[in-house]
Amino acid sequence: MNDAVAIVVDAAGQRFGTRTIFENVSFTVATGEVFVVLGGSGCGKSTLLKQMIGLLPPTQGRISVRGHDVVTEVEAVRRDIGVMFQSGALFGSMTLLENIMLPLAMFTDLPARARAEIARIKLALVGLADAVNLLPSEISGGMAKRAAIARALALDPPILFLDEPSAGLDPITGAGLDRLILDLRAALGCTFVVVTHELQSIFAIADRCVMLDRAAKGMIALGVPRDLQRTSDHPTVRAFFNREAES
Ligand SMILES: Nc1ncnc2c1ncn2[C@@H]1O[C@H](COP(=O)(O)OP(=O)(O)OP(=O)(O)O)[C@@H](O)[C@H]1O
Repeated sequence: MNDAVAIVVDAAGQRFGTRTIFENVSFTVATGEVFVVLGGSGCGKSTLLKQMIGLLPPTQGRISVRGHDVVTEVEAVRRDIGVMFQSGALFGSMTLLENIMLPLAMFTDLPARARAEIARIKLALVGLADAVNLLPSEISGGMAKRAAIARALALDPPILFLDEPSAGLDPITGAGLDRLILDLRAALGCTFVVVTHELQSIFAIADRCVMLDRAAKGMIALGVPRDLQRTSDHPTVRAFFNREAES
């Protein structure tokens, strides 16, 4: 395994029945990188994310995570990743501490006291040290996203996948989450794959990004966001990155 490479997506494609969502999507994600997947509604961002975490076998091509094939070595892949889904739902009847302890109870043999201590550390890492005993109904949307990230971090995965972390949040709260992603990368050295179409967020966090497009049924850009903004010849890419001027 090449330690510098976290994920390889090699000519991945997805069909549902006779309908092609995308094909020939290829990129690598470097270890420690914040890599953003972006594109308009319905272009296949969530589908690609599901492929990368081993939930949906690509109908074409291959994807590997830290050298493990997402189809044939799915258990190894699962051990290396933490995921925050778009819904990010916490269990409503459990405190934040209990929510974060849950994956530790499911996947480790640690005694309850150790599970609680680890859950406390994870909640402190995302800025929720004072909220450990609150229920999900007692916290804000931004806090719920932070708690969902803490839960994804529970088992110390080297790679985190976040599906639209800022969705439904006001811009200031969203910017706080962007800072959290960068702080976590600095503190833990994790690799992040983030699905988002928030332009401010992309410029704030992405080392590189891939842009999918529904009409093209595939990728139309790959690179550093500021470079794509300046140099892309593709009208959809230019239009997307130059929305900034309007906002
Ligand atoms: N299991 C499935 N069976 C059939 N079609 C599906 C399935 N999952 C997704 N699709 C279709 O694939 C396309 C891409 O969906 P996907 O959710 O990946 O898009 P997206 O880029 O994440 O969109 P959004 O930004 O709106 O969340 C959509 O047209 C969707 O209806």
